[in-house]
Amino acid sequence: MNGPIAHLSRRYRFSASHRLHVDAISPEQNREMFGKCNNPFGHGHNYIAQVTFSGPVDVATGMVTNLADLDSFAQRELLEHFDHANLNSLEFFRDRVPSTENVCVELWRMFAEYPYAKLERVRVEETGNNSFDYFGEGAKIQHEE
Ligand SMILES: Nc1nc2c(c(=O)[nH]1)N=C([C@H](O)[C@H](O)COP(=O)(O)OP(=O)(O)OP(=O)(O)O)CN2
Ligand SMILES: [Zn+2]
Repeated sequence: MNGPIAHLSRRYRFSASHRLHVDAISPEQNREMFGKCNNPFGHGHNYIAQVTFSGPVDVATGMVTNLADLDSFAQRELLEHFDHANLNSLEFFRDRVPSTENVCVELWRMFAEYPYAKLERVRVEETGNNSFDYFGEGAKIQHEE
C-alpha cells in the first residue's frame, strides 16, 4: 500500500578527466571558446552527482525506494563507467563536448531507467564554484537524434 509522495536525493562522487574541444572548428577558435579547458592534455575534476527521485512512501517500508538498491544501480550504471575515466573516450561524448551540462544529460538517460522511483532532477557539481541542473527537458529529442 502506498502513502504520500516524497522526494529523496543521493550524492555520488567520481573523478574524471576531460578536454573541452570541438573538432569542427580551428585550434584558435577552440582556444578562444574554451580557454584553459582546451589544453590538449586534458584536466580532471572530482565531480559530485546528485540525483533526486520522487515516489509514494511505501507504508510497509517507510521508503520511496531503498537507497541500497539505488547505490547498486549507480555503481553499475554510473561509477563503473565514469570513475577514473577520460570522459572524451566514452561513447556518449564521441560527438558531444564533455561539458557538465552534457554530463547531466547522460546521467539523466542512465538514472531515468531506475525502476523503483521517478527521476526528478540530476545535479552535477564540477568544481566548488559551479553546479548544473537538468530536469529532463528535451531528453527525448536529444536521444532520438
Ligand atoms: N557552461 C560550462 N562552462 C564551463 C564548463 C562546463 O562544463 N560548462 N566547464 C569548464 C571547465 O571544465 C573547467 O575545468 C572549469 O573551469 P573554471 O570555471 O575556470 O573553474 P573554477 O574557477 O570553477 O574552479 P578552479 O578549480 O578553481 O579552476 C569551464 N566552463
Ligand atoms: Zn573541466
